[in-house]
Amino acid sequence: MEDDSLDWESLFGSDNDSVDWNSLFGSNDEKEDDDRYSTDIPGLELVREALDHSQQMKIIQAILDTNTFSDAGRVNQAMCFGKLPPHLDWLSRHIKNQLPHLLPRVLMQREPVFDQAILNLYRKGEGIVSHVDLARFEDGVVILSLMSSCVMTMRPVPKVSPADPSLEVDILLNPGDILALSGLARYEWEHGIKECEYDVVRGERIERGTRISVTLRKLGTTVETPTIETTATRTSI
Ligand SMILES: O=C(O)CCC(=O)C(=O)O
Ligand SMILES: [Fe+2]
Repeated sequence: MEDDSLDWESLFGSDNDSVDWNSLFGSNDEKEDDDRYSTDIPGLELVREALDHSQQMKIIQAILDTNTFSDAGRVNQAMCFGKLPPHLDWLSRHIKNQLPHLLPRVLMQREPVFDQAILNLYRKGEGIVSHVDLARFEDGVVILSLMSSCVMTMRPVPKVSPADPSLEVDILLNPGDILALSGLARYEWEHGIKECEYDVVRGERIERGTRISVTLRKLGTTVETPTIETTATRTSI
């Protein structure tokens, strides 16, 4: 397995943080193994704290440094096509190297595994309409959550209207978690985030804050010229 620690240092500098992330957010070791949000949805994989605090903070810093959500805070979605910027390229390779079973082998062996990224910025209370990602993207959608928790609601693509809410499955996404959707979870289930200021999970109220997510995908066609597009009116794609 390729070691990506050297790349990390050359990208982001050495790892002697002055901030004590453990005292701020609790240590990874203290977290109990939590399978409360495991689901029976085929093709859905959730890796809790796939990135540690330091890695999360450095990705967030790179997103800020590259002015991804510029325009006085109006931009809430940015899309990269083609060669990914260094911090997202690092994330893509990190997933391939450290989480090789996150997606079916045939998808993980693609080269590159991902060539498209969406960054979404959610202010407190915002969400994204329930959707299936567009067919122009191949199978294998991977979502990294940063900064705030939120509940993502999965529901089977409705065969009749209106959709049956009793079939919905709520998944708590915490900062650093990585969610992967492939196969049925990608094509036969919708995913969305309801608009609300807090989520209730097992009777516990979990306040939402500003959240950033990074979604990595692979386009079905080759991208010759890398582009970045931003918008202030998030679409679900
Ligand atoms: O923000 C998220 O966690 C999901 C984003 C998403 O589904 C999309 O951009 O297609
Ligand atoms: Fe999506």
